[in-house]
Amino acid sequence: MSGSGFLSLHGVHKRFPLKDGELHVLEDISLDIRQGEFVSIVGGSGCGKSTLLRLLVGLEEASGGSLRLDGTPIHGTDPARGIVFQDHRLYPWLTVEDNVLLALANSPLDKAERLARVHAHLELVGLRHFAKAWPAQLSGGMSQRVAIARGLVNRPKVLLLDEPFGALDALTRAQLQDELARIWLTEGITTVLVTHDVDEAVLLGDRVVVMEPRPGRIRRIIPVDLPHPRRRDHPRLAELRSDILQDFTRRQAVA
Ligand SMILES: Nc1ncnc2c1ncn2[C@@H]1O[C@H](COP(=O)(O)OP(=O)(O)OP(=O)(O)O)[C@@H](O)[C@H]1O
Repeated sequence: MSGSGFLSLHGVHKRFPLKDGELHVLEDISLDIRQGEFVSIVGGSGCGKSTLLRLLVGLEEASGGSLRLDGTPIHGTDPARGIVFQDHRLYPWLTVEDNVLLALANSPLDKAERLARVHAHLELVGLRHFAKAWPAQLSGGMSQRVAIARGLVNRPKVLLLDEPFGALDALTRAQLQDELARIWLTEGITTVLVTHDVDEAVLLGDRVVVMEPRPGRIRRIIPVDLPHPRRRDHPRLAELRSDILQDFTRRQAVA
């Protein structure tokens, strides 16, 4: 496959060893994510969403199957895959600028180019004037913006987001969702978002992957057939949301 940012998962399994056997967390996950696509992953607690993302980041190795980026097997972390977690993980003893700069530690760019890159990405997330601020001076939403800048500063082919707005209040969360949609449209980067929030999943995703637990599998993949940027109050989003939530409710009733 040519191109840049094409993710391909084929027959992926993940088991964790236990004292008396093993925990089968992911079973037979196959999914192609095209270059520039935005895919949301939702599912109940424990169905393996974060594990799947950790496999894509390269923080865990699959027990079976293959994960590839542009045809190259994924093993270990790589600047081609940027990650943003729920907790911003900023170093409190470094300024905003230095926190983002740290992500370029292995970059071939010289110092001036690195700084220019950092400032461009702080601008992208609306924090141009906060380069010299300390993390303690930032709100939760601002800290997550820095984390997004840090996730993008290496110009990765893929951006992986694990509940990035999960700890934010509803208003900040909505603002950051709009920001993420804008950044994704500007950068055209392949994006995978793990979220508990079905509204967020349908608002942002080109497709929503619905997972089910024990072991974690793909239950359904739902295309969101609306152009971007989207209106939050679009009736089609409400329909899709209700369809996905009914699916969860039905499953819980039979579990
Ligand atoms: N390193 C590990 N060792 C053993 N078990 C693990 C490990 N990491 C995850 N698990 C188990 O794998 C299962 C799936 O966890 P995971 O965090 O991927 O689910 P999730 O769908 O992201 O859940 P949540 O929505 O609650 O964050 C859970 O039962 C978890 O306890």
